[in-house]
Amino acid sequence: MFKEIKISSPGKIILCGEHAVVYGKKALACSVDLRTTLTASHTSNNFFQLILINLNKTVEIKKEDFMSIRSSPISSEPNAIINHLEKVENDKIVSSLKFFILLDPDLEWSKIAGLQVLVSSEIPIASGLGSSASYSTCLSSLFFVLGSNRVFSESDLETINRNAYYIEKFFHGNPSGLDNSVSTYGNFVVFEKGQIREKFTSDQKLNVLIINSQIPKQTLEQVKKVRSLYEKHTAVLDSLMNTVDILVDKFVQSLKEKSSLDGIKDLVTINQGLLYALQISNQSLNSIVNICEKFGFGAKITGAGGGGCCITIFDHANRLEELKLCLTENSFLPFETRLGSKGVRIDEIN
Ligand SMILES: Nc1ncnc2c1ncn2[C@@H]1O[C@H](COP(=O)(O)OP(=O)(O)OP(=O)(O)O)[C@@H](O)[C@H]1O
Ligand SMILES: C[C@@](O)(CCO)CC(=O)[O-]
Repeated sequence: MFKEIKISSPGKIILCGEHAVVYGKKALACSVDLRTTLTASHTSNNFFQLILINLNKTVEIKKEDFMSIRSSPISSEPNAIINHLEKVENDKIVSSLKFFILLDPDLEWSKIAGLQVLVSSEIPIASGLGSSASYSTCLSSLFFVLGSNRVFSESDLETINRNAYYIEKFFHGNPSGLDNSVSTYGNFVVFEKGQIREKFTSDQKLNVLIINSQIPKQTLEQVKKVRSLYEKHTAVLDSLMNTVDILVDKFVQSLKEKSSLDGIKDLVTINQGLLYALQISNQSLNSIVNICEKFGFGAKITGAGGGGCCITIFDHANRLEELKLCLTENSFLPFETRLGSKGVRIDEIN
């Protein structure tokens, strides 16, 4: 058993395929170089203490309460645990802990006096960059280590990803599973019909500027809005979604073949046109795209739209500082990061 363990996992952006993925088409997402870090250390105070720095929140469960949660007569089938906790527990963070307590009846809590778990993240929360998935993946990894009493390897990632997905259900109801998959495996992930279709890395050194509109994102609302448009104009939207599916293929091909950035920029601009047609843009997001275009960058919404972030991909810094300044002057928050960082990993153990 470790004295202290440090686990980290990345956030994500969707490069292409948001919304269309809800209709069974492909989506391409990628990890970004922003991570959540979880540090767990054994203590002797008989408490399980979870300190969430970004939320300014601490959750404490006494060891004896831990034991009594475990002895409640609930099946250890994950969906049964989720249904039970959704009825009896309002706090999603507490649910995320209780889920693991109930999931693994063999976990030897009696051997653990106390545990302090500190979570801090570079990923802005609720901006569509997968902060909840990254938290869920770190927590799932910690409980994997506690349950198996060993470090995890590549072949354990499937279990870690599956359990992270269950935690995501507390935060998102019925998520696609894309975010936790990117957080677990890192790099580029193509997702289709609820499953990972392909994972790959790219040698192309691409940078991305994420531009936060600072308008809270409204995933559920935007998904509903697209659904009602779809019901009114099904044939048109079917055709649009099929085009997005082809764009994802082109994107994947460009990344694998290290095509020129010009080609990728075209794909980004076409994708944004289609997202605009889905009516998920708004004045602020349009304004971000226009500012980027003014400085020669192609930009698109990433995620659900209606708020949240846009992205622009680049391989050179020409006019980047001017662009950042202009975005900031217009009350947007730009930050640079790299595409395709590693998935969940143990950074330190002793
Ligand atoms: N660093 C963190 N520490 C603890 N909890 C977190 C952290 N980040 C996210 N969460 C949990 O996830 C919730 C935010 O989830 P939300 O879906 O709104 O944002 P997101 O995951 O950034 O967005 P998206 O899933 O669209 O990418 C928070 O309210 C909190 O409960
Ligand atoms: C809009 C959407 O496609 C992406 C939200 O980040 C919704 C989803 O996939 O669940």
